[in-house]
Amino acid sequence: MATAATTSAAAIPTGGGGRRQHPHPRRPGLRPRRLHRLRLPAQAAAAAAASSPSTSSSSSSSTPAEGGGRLVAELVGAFNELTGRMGEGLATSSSSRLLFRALKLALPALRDGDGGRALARALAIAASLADLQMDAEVISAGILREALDAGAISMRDVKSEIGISTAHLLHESLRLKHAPSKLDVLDDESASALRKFCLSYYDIRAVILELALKLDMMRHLDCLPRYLQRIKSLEVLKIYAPLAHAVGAGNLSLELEDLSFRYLFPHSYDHIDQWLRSQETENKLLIDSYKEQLLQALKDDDELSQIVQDISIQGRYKSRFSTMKKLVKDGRKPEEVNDILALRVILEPRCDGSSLDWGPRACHRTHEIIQAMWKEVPGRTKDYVTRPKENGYQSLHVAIDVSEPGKMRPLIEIQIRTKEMHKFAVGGEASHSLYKGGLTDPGEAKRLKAIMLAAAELAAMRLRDLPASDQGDSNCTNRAFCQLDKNGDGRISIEELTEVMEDLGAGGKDAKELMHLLDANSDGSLSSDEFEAFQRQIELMRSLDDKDDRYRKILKEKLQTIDSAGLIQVYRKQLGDKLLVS
Ligand SMILES: Nc1nc2c(ncn2[C@@H]2O[C@H](COP(=O)(O)OP(=O)(O)OP(=O)(O)O)[C@@H](O)[C@H]2O)c(=O)[nH]1
Ligand SMILES: Nc1ncnc2c1ncn2[C@@H]1O[C@H](COP(=O)(O)OP(=O)(O)OP(=O)(O)O)[C@@H](O)[C@H]1O
Ligand SMILES: [Ca+2]
Ligand SMILES: [Ca+2]
Repeated sequence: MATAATTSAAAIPTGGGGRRQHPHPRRPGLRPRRLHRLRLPAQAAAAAAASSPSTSSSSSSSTPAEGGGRLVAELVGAFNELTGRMGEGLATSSSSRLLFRALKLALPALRDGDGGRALARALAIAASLADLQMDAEVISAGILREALDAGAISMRDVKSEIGISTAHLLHESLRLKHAPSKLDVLDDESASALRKFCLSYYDIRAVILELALKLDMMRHLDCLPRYLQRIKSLEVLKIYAPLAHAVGAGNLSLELEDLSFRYLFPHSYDHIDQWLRSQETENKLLIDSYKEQLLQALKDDDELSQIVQDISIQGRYKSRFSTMKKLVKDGRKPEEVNDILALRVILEPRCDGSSLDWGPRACHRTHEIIQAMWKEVPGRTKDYVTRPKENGYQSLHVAIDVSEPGKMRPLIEIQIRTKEMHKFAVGGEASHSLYKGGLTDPGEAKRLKAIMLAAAELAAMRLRDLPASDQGDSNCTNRAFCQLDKNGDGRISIEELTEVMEDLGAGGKDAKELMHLLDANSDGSLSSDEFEAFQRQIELMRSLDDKDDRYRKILKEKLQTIDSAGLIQVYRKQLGDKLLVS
């Protein structure tokens, strides 16, 4: 029995975490207005966005205001990003409080770790978990795990400051960390046994936390020695990527597979990578364009509109690892991998119950519309709607040829199915995790799903907003503001600001300076408008950073392409020759 299902109501965190509450009346009186005030929040936010180790928090070159502003801006920026990524239902006010506390504990503990990279990594892990729609307990454990590993915080801190549920998840994930070392040889059989063991004996949410940690590790594998890169990659490929598949984290699994493929078989990876990359931009545009055209045509069709109430289309470009597996499976040539470009139409029949075969009719009508629009490839159509596969899988598959005279293109695979059929293909006995994720027993997949749902429900119960909540922020429109406005009077007082800055390791003087910078009307406290102006600056600085990151990646790729085309070598050689001559 997985521990997730046994997590009891006794584990419900009591909230507050022993935080101090200051009684603080609003400060009367106006202070003299200063020049430059409106420019200064940008300085604080800019300092906050600067994540390089050299500009790290308490660097002696930064003014107290920059240092203090940086701390709060870092906290608010990270908090906004995480709550923004969480699903609407998940970002309750109890969740917000939990995340805010976790960030306040992690930020000072991690800021200087690993040359300044530790904090960025903890936040990236938390972001992956938020993207996977994990709840605030799992995300807070993701934020704190790095600090715990580094010894910057203790389990006791987590229990008292954050809550018992987050501590339990961290405890489980630490146990899981050592699971692969139980195996002497990582062959298929023992890897499969270990995966089953993980899914049966550990909290399933801790397994997902571990997967996010593995993804982060794989994204930074370059800094490890070669032999460790290989060991880690093998572990990920055999254990964690299939585990990710089994728990339904498909995209995470694809990225884990591709990264381990790259380190385990660098030459094969390069080969496939170059081939897929050379057509990637063009092909992705092609998928988008065909997706749009098809959606429009389906929506415009009167016959289809009468039987379906909703149509959606997903597009996908095949991953490196999945392509490689297809090539080696039966020795086919790259041009014979027929699902590099793929679309999936999901139809929701109208539910007036008058005709049970509306689902199949909708699929077949969609097929006819596709046949009228594009060239169907003979012999590649499979109608698993009329004749389901033995495992119950239903879907209608066609391939279309979109080549033009003088321009060869890969085929596009189109899968057509109803919402019901899709649910079965994703989570039922024909599930993708059974099809690809290394689980072989349908009962096991069902049990796994039930455990995950039970764990999610328990967490949702712990994190739900109580109607009679005395915290006063359940109707909060600006979540970050409400975390700082502890007494809920609609203003952030100097005492409230001081408290959060002290938690972050800055002093009262920094809080005064920051208040001075942000308090535009000089009434001694921050209104939500004043705070929002600060948040806008933070967002602006963060987006500049993101852009810089994107440009750097593009430039690096371009330079690499030039390099592999030999241009740089030619240039170097010519330069070298010239230098020799002179
Ligand atoms: N979830 C799920 N998906 C399936 C199953 N069978 C097929 N699919 C999906 O359908 C796609 C195409 O399957 P088929 O039409 O049977 O074609 P195939 O012979 O496997 O095609 P190629 O490998 O491209 O030659 C697969 O790549 C999967 O995406 C199944 O049992 N479960
Ligand atoms: N035609 C399609 N349209 C949209 N998504 C698809 C399509 N086919 C597969 N996918 C999805 O793409 C993801 C990656 O699948 P992947 O390409 O690795 O395998 P596959 O195509 O399902 O199987 P195989 O490699 O055996 O053909 C999965 O989530 C899968 O459901
Ligand atoms: Ca207040
Ligand atoms: Ca003010």
